[in-house]
Amino acid sequence: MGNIDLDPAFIQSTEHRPVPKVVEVTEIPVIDLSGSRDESLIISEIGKACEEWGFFQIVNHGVPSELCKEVEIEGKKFFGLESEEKRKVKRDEVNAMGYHDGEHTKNVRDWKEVFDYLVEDNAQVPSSYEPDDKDLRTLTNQWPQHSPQFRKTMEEYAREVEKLSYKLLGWILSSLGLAADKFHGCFKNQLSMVRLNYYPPCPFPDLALGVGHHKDSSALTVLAQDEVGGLQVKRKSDGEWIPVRPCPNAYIINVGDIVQVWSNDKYESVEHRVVVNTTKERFSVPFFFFPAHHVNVSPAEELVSEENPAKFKEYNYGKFFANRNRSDFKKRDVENIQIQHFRILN
Ligand SMILES: O=C(O)CCC(=O)C(=O)O
Ligand SMILES: [Fe+2]
Repeated sequence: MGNIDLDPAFIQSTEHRPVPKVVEVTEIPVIDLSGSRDESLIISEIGKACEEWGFFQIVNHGVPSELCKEVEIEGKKFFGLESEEKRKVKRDEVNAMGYHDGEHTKNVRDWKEVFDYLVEDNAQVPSSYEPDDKDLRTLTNQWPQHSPQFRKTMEEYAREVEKLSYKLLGWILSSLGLAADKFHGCFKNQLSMVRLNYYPPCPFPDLALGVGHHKDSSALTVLAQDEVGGLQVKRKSDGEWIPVRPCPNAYIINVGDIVQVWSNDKYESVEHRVVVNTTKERFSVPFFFFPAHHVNVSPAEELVSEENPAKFKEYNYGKFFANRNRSDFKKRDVENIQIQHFRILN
């Protein structure tokens, strides 16, 4: 990376390039989760934010800030290793976890390196996306050997952020009038994972993106970002790209595809992307709250009626996950990995 010529794999099509534009910037809502606040107020603020933005920030969330700092330090140390060292834990056909520097979003290469690990190691996934294939395979974490602290920190972090995710999901479901623990069981043997994202400075910030525009396939995502900035969210009211300003010790939460389906479209999984810059490296850590492979996702029956029929057909999350990680085509079939594929058209 960083050559004078940009590898065409990174070049966004004209319509997706970030253009500097003056828009009236509104901020995504910031919600204070302090235990002293009335829970029903928190629930109604979350509901409003999910409906209006699909995105919000949270403060006083209970994850220790020293632990978050430690994740950043250990993460940056890892990405600073020689390429050869990082490649020892490289993701491949067999192992979908670990280090990767060729991530693509919508067939365009992202200007970043990643390290992925599962919250529940050795999670089972379907071996293929073919509906009739019942075989399962095991996904196993790969840990770099340069420092024992790396694994310890990352595992501790995963447990904390998982706890927070259950709470957030409960509040989101309560805001829809559903039981807070309605989908709790879906996350036993979950496929949830933490991703460390490292975005090096980029000499071509007007042609390439750190992550191209996309929606998350999770139930929800809990994202930590450093002070550099670069995340942009597509504002629902007018489709403008709005920067999410870094806020110290806050998390950015977004509704993922699964909550969109469970809510029968009341809450939308909103598009977002990451722009890069010429001088600063950026570090971010999303936690994707993914259910277990056997979970079938469909709109909550309480939210479906004659006047408001189901907007989605049921889909199996494991097959969806396997399809996302298909290794039998270099360029991913974008259409296949969208929940739109399961939308009921009438
Ligand atoms: O780095 C970020 O701010 C967001 C990354 C992201 O959207 C993703 O990994 O899905
Ligand atoms: Fe994302």
